[in-house]
Amino acid sequence: MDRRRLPALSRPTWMTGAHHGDEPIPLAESPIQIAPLQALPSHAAKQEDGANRGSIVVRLKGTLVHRDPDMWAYPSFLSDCECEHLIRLSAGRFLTSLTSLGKEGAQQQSYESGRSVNRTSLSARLMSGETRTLSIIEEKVAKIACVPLAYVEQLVVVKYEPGEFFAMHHDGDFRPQTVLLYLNDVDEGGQTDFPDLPKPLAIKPQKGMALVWSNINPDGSADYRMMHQGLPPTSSVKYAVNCFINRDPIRLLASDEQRGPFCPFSSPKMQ
Ligand SMILES: O=C(O)CCC(=O)C(=O)O
Ligand SMILES: [Fe+2]
Repeated sequence: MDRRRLPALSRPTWMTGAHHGDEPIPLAESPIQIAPLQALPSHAAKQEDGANRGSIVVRLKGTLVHRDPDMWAYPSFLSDCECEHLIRLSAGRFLTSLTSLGKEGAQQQSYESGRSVNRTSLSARLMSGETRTLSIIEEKVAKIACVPLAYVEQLVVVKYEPGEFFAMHHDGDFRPQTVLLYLNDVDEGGQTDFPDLPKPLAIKPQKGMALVWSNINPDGSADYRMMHQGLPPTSSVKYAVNCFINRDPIRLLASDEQRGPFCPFSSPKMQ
């Protein structure tokens, strides 16, 4: 089987009603299966019986924070341990954030990136499945975006010192969805600001929270109502993680250097 022949994604599947506003999302029917685990995230539980015995069940409570275009917030998506793990993993690996200059149809490993005056933050790109904890987080990201793991780009940790920012931009029509994770509370400033929404929103970073939105219209064109900016934190550092959902099954096309030991997609030559 040619593993690259997963379909290109168009509209996010959750826009068809897979999510429920104030209801916990029922993930028990398709639990995240990574075992054995030494430590479970606080919101995860081991399935004790039934066909999926031993696998991890994660139940996440999402809230609709904006309707049409829909945006969801999951306040306890990451445990404190997971947030701290991601901050530790990214330490010493930050580079000046680049802005994607990708054209229509471009993929993560081929589009050009460039330095930009619109962005003064730092970024650290993680390998897919670099650690077991990261691998669980990536599975959870795929679950809340309702896509197979193959479409989740390498996660990128972004760090803003006080005064640093990422000016107004769109994440790209080649990324049908964005999942943004916040790794710490920020005292003042640092909001993710969506001024062009019908009901403009500025989301205050909250440790462990995930925000999910679609970047495209039903016809696949960019939905410019989703333009946003990372405002500068005033007095403390801000850490967030970009989890972009690519139009293509980007993980199947990735090189060995982009995949860590816990990435479930082995390279063809290792099969
Ligand atoms: O830091 C934020 O709040 C937003 C970051 C962002 O939009 C991005 O990196 O694409
Ligand atoms: Fe963005």
